[in-house]
Amino acid sequence: MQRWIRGRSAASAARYFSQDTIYALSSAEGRAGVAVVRISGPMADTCLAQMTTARAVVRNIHHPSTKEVLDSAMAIRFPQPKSFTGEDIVELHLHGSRPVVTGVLQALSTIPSCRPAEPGEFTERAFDNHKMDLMQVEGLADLLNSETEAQRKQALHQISGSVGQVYEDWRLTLVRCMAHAEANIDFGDDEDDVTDAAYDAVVDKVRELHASIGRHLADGRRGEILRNGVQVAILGAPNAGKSSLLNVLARRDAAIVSPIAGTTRDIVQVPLNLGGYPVTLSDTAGIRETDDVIEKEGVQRAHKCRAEAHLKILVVDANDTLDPSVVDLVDANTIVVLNKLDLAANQIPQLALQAAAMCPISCVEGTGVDAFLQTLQAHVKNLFAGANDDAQGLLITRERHRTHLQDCVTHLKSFLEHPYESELAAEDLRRAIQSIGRIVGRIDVEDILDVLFRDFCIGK
Ligand SMILES: Nc1nc2c(ncn2[C@@H]2O[C@H](COP(=O)(O)OP(=O)(O)OP(=O)(O)O)[C@@H](O)[C@H]2O)c(=O)[nH]1
Ligand SMILES: [K+]
Ligand SMILES: [Mg+2]
Repeated sequence: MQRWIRGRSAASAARYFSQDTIYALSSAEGRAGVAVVRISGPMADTCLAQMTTARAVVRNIHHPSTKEVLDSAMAIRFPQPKSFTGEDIVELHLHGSRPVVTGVLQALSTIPSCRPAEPGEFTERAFDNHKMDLMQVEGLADLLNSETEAQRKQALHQISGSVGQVYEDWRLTLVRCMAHAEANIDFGDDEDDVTDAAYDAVVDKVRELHASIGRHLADGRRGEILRNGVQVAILGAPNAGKSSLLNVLARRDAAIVSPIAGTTRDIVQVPLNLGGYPVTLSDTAGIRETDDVIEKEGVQRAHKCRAEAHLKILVVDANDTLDPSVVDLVDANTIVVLNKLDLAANQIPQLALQAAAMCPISCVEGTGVDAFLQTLQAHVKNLFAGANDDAQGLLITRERHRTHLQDCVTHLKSFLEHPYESELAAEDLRRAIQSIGRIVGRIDVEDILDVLFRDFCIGK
């Protein structure tokens, strides 16, 4: 298949036919124990033959024309079609020094029709050769960006193809249903055909699928939250110790702490890994009535942050009387932290709040911090409870998937409103099929890939 490589200007595009053999450093830049140079394409084996002599796995790599020895390396062949890209692949495991890698890459550039790979181009070839569907490519992007264990697990699950398989099964079911609906258009002039039992079964099938996808959508957005991180807002009255708490959890002076009420105005964010789950902590301005325009803006931002948070921490000075406006902030997703325990005269005040938990601590002395962290971690984990309830552990990881699934449900609903009006019914199913096809990348795939590969590094 000759196809322009995406994003190329017309002038330079001629060099970028996909029958080129591409190469790149696939391991991290810079000094390392081993550097892996990956070569993919029809010339991969030729490259190896031109740059080595011996048959052994470990061999000298030399320049194809000058014959200068560049390194002693391990060479591994992955013949097509079972390789990552579906093409012949050769991997050279070199000594990880910059001059070695540069020398080998330069030597490869002298072999005809070999050129450096573009970012994500190996993956792009894997996609083109049907080695991966769009969801798997997205999963790989997620894996490369993952920062915690739970994110890695979710990404690997998507790469495994099992999620895409469920969508593909749904799509094929709908394709079969549509074939029935279309048969009704062609032959369904007399009443008997239209209402035959086989078609009733099709309608039942669509009703079933409509319910399944609806259940799938009601996942509390757990997959998306895991991918993007759990948003935790630290809220409270001025001087309660919100910034102090942020700093204790971050183990660094991320936010300014001072005895002046109204110190924090901007949202200060710190990423945390809590038991494998990604969390973003947001410190906010102390909530109070104020005439200071800047502080007012800070308070507004605090309210916005609270509205967007998945979990909230309300910091209360254990020695203050509770402000009613602060009490209003507490709900079942709020953990109340009673701070400045070191100043409280030996007794923890009992607050009648409908909070998820109550944790007495002292940010200055560090007492109660570990217990609070455990409570917070348990509540974060709880957000994902039941994530593996359904057989496939199927979670929606991107807004894009959700939008197309919602479209699909809309078309199925429309179908179910007039299943026996053949033409309308067939059209509804056709649209439902298209919506699912968009998720796995059967249509409109180029734009999505363009955006995705922008996040990939060269060599992947
Ligand atoms: N004794 C004692 N003082 C504390 C404790 N935590 C915070 N403080 C002090 O309380 C004051 C206010 O702390 P901050 O962390 O700035 O409070 P804040 O809630 O972020 O305040 P604003 O940003 O102004 O809303 C500072 O002087 C802190 O040193 C504590 O556990 N014990
Ligand atoms: K303060
Ligand atoms: Mg503060």
